Amino acid sequence: MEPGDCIIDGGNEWYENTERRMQETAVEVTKDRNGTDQVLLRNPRGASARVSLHGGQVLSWRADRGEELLFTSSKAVFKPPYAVRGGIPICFPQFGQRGSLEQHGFARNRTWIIDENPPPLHPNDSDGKAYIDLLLKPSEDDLKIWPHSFEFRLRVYLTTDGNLSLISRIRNINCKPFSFSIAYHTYFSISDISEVRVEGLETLDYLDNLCQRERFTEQGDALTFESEVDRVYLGSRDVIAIFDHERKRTFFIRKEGLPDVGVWNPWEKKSKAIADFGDEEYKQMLCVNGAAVEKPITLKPGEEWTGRLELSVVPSMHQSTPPPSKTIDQYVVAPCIASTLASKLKNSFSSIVCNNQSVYISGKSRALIMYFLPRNWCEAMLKDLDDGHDKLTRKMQELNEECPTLFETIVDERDQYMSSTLLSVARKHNSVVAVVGRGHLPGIQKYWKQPVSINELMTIPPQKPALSTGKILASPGFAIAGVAIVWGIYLANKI
Ligand SMILES: O=P(O)(O)OC[C@H]1O[C@H](O)[C@H](O)[C@@H](O)[C@@H]1O
Repeated sequence: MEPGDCIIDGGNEWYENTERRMQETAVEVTKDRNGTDQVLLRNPRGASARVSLHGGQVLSWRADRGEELLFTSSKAVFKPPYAVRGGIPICFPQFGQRGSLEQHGFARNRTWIIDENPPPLHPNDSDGKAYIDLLLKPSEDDLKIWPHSFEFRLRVYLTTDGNLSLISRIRNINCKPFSFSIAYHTYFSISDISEVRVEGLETLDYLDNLCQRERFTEQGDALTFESEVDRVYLGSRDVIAIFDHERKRTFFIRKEGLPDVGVWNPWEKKSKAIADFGDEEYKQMLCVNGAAVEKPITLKPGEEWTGRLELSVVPSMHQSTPPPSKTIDQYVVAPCIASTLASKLKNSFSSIVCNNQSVYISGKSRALIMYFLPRNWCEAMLKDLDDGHDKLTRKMQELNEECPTLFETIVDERDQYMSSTLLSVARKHNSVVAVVGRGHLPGIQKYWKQPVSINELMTIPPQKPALSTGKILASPGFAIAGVAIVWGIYLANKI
């Protein structure tokens, strides 16, 4: 093969392997250098997260391409009892110094245990196998400084999309009420603090820790950074975005039960005063913390509170707000976002990355099809098809007429599968950007309005003797179907 050639592998085998690999490697418990247990979560696409039982602190979150998304200081001290400078320390039952306890409460400095038998959560809170349930209960010493019996259950969960989700359940197992504050003190890794803006906090009131928690109102613009910031924004909406212009990626923070948002960057002078933080590292981090701070949460005896935080990352799009949801009329395709979109939509698509291109194949095939398209040949055919969608549609119709079984297998069934899975993704998320081969658009649009029997679709029927794999490979329609799929790559390259 030559650089630029494509391999496309469409078949049921891919799904079975994915499932098996996911079960085998999703959760692994290891020890760090100090002998502290840590849990590695992996999803089949290569995303991972690492959680230490010290503090229940997430120390790493990597997207499928392996890039680290959380900041950890080069001067971080990985030695209990102190929390590591980076990742996601959990501030509980106090935030900052708003109370009699040590700064940010004790939870981040305690050893958590793995909760082998947690009370069930909603099925949406674990769509794959890559999750771990942790538990913190107060020790005798904790009860002396904070006399409230509680169970703090934390599920850390890496979704099949590679998003990092933290679900906290705090239960009062005492006989009198108590109140607490909580914050997921998330250190995001950024290119440069001067290249970043935060959206979703405009016009909100905030308490400024740099001015004795005086209350101010944020102006209409997105937040940018030119000096030290230490604030708690009050009553924010449930989605906040951090745009990193230089690295061309955007973090989305989705939260439930966490009305406030802490924003912290120590800037130059304060950085020098923090022992476990590099002098210049303030440039590469920004803390944006889903939190409940201003109005502490009160639990009566036996009551439980649940808070959720979900972090996702996408390559930056030009618009600041995600496109409107639950529609397939709009498609956004850009080369830089192709592979990450594959990971965002991986429930709906299998993706194979070849020569830095992502190819999306979905649904079942009646036969395993693997073929190679030499670059010149591919380019010539694409050129031939380049004069418009109509010609592609005509070719697809020809394929349908000449080889209906092949058309059904590699076009129609995939259209049904993509339409149905995209629809289910669209029901769960505010916005969905789908990248699909152009040849699949009419079919997806057709099935969008029709019920698709997904179980039937996923059952492998007996192979039809009329069209063997050999015949498929020899068929004139084969090349056309190949081009229809490669067309998706071509479009992604062109735009
Ligand atoms: O150094 P730490 O205890 O981890 O706290 C780090 C920072 O956390 C929060 O963002 C507080 O608002 C800041 O005032 C504090 O400096």
